[in-house]
Amino acid sequence: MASIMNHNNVDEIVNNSHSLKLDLTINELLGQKDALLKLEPEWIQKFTDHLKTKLKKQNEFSIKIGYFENGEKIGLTSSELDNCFEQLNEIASTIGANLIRLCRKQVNSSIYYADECLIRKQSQADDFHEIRVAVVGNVDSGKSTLLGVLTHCELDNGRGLARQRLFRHKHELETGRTSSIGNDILGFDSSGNVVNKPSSHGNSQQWSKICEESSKVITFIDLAGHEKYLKTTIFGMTGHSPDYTLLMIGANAGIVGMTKEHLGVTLALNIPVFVVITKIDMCPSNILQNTISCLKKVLKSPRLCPIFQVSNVEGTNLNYLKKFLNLLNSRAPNHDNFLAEFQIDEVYSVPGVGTVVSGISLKGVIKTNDTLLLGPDSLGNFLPVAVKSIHRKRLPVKEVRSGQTASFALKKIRKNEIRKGMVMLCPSINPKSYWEFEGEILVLHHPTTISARYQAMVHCGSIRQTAQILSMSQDCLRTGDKAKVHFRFIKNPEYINVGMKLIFREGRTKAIGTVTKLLIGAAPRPYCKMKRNQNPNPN
Ligand SMILES: Nc1nc2c(ncn2[C@@H]2O[C@H](COP(=O)(O)OP(=O)(O)OP(=O)(O)O)[C@@H](O)[C@H]2O)c(=O)[nH]1
Repeated sequence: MASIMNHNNVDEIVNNSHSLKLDLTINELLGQKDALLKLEPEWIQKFTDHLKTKLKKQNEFSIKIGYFENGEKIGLTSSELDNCFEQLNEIASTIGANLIRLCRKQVNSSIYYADECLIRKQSQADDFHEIRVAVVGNVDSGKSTLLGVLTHCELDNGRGLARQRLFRHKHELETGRTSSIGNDILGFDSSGNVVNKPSSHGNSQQWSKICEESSKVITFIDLAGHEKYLKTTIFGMTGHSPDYTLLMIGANAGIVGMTKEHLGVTLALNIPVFVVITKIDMCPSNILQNTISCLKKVLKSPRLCPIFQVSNVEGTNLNYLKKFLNLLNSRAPNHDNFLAEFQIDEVYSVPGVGTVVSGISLKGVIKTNDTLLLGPDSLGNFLPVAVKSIHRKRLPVKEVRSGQTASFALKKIRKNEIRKGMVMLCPSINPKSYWEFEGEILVLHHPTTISARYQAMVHCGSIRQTAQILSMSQDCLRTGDKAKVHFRFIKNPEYINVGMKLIFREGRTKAIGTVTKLLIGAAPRPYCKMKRNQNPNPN
């Protein structure tokens, strides 16, 4: 069931957040009313020890103050609760954490109250918790505008003022249309306050400063809404590993154009989604209600999906959206103890610095001066490269850990030797590259039938390459069919792993699936330009 979050529904936000799993031991301590009213040194010591242990494992978690086990006298008076909150916050600050009040509840219309709070670790100046949110939705739904409003802290004028700060290309400024993948960041400090400040000089608000002051940084991956940029949008969803998708819908326009397409890709990749309906200031209420009921029909999944209704012009409900964003947590598992694996999604040549690659660290910890294997090249080989320096969101750092995005300046390598989809790996991995693999796929849409020799674009992590179907577990595939398919890349061998999700797409044809088998020993052959439907492997 989809749930609507547009009013004072902080409870729902709190109850549905990924980060908010209550710790039983701490909850037990906080369930002793007499102890809470008179905090004794022994109790404080126990509480501090539990906090320390818990904060070693995670950056934040929730606690409840005023919910007591015996149920006799639930809650504290407002002043008792204030006093208790202050003291617990002081205790948290002695071990480098902050207490953030999420909501205060009145108990049974009595004089008693209870608080739901978050304990968040303060981070070091060069460290912060990173969450990636892909922003999708039809053209003109207000994606760039909302991001401009959130990250630059100034409302829009309804005529494209806020989005001006985000556009990257001259043609985007002229047409008002996003064409490439853009990033913007929203920082929250350890007390849950927004770190970003209004800036008169557009996009130049310093990322490094925001990161330095933040405990949590939300990176918005702003993706194009127009159909002709769908390839780039899918690359953003597969290659940039978003933790969540923000699906934007214009209240007046409703579920139109690419909305369902974007939602389909999100669900195919198993990325949790939340919805923001914009432009409620200019939408008659019957149309808004119609948009919401259509949305509920489309979202008929058993998963809970928060829906916010906002105005970027009047600022309505943006505070709830910010509160929600502040509670999001990364979904990436901690793989710091594995051998390093870094996936490249962009390559630059920076004057005075040299070749720079950006992407996401999937496993391990990478430090400056580490030597990694870069590849595969067109022959499937991996070459050693040394990391000269590392940036996270333009902030110089000494290391990058699993789940984090980063840019590396590399020593002695030219830009044209690197392509998107390559990886940098710890040399002990002894990596192999593959021309062929087997995948299990489900055809979401195809106008006729897919048969062997069909070619389409495979998106898999940051890999984006045409592949041909060599054989399938059935003769032909129609919309809705599932099959085991043997694929072959047509241009380069790639570094792939079993279990990786893939999207196979050409025009309106779309299939999703998973890599199930890497086919070792398939002889790599030089890339020769093939006509469509010409079988490169007649055997
Ligand atoms: N009245 C009103 N106008 C809005 C609101 N949000 C966005 N707009 C306007 O809607 C227009 C389109 O917004 P954009 O942010 O460019 O839309 P987009 O989804 O990023 O479009 P693409 O980049 O082409 O995918 C702009 O003129 C905004 O000023 C809102 O909440 N209320």
